[in-house]
Amino acid sequence: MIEATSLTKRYGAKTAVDSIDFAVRPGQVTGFLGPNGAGKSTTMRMIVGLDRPSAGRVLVNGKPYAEHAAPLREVGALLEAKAVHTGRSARNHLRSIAATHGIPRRRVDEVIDLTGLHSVAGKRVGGFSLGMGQRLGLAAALLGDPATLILDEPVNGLDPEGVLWVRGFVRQFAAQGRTVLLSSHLMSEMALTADHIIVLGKGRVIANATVAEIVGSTQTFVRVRSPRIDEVARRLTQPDVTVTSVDADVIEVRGLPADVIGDAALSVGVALHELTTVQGSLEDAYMNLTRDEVEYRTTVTPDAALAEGIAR
Ligand SMILES: Nc1ncnc2c1ncn2[C@@H]1O[C@H](COP(=O)(O)OP(=O)(O)OP(=O)(O)O)[C@@H](O)[C@H]1O
Repeated sequence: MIEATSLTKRYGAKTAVDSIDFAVRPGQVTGFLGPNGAGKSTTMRMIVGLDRPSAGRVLVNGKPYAEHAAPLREVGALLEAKAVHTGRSARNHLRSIAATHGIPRRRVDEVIDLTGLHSVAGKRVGGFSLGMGQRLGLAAALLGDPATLILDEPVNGLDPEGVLWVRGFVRQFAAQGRTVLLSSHLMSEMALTADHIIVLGKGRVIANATVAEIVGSTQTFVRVRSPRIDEVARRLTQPDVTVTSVDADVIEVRGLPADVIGDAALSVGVALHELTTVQGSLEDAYMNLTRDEVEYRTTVTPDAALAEGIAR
């Protein structure tokens, strides 16, 4: 369990984290989302005592991280995506961490097995691929058999097999009643991995809800395709219904269910070639939530940039 109360971090005049309150509960995977610069990494660093709050506090299993007698046994963290550049083997790297934290040697072999590193455990860490480096970081985070796991962008740079593996791993970890806080910019992956989502924007919490609630907040629409789409669109025009033309023969309808649209088309004798109810995705919901929260925004759309390039 992680509990933040009025948690604040200022760097000079910049408020990176602005008096936020949230709880990360055991038994589920909590996703931590937000645009670049929203304050996710700063918050994670404060949770594990790498940064001191300017005000407020954050507790892990009831105490500030630094006050735990054996913090590695409370929280495992993977905060840097970079591989560890060392001439040591993976096994020796993990053994050295274990030795300085009073963790028995046999636990090193357990985490090597858990993270699928056995075939490379004797190899030099400096030569590891990004994916192997991520697994090694996770192995180090698991050394103390912690009840809480904090992972900053754990699937960054991983191949599809690695992404799938991390997803399965954290879901299983949470299913054991443990706590997982995970950040990622990959919305489709987050939708599959997380149960609960906290969204930060410019240092504040802008959403804190289950994935189902967040996705459910996006509007469902119906995609309709017909060779006589204009006649269908005219038939549907009424207050509280929005009809958007997206192609010569396609409209998107908000405010009416698919069966009513199908009946309306039949009533004017028009054949439909497609009638699809489209549920908004986590990505749609996220884009809506963070529209006004992005710190670094590109003002030129890819299409406009491309057109300009062609014109030159
Ligand atoms: N050591 C620091 N000194 C000054 N400003 C900092 C420092 N660390 C972070 N910041 C600023 O605080 C804000 C929050 O940064 P943070 O790295 O926590 O965001 P983030 O949500 O993790 O972003 P990203 O998705 O890019 O990793 C940013 O504006 C950043 O520039």
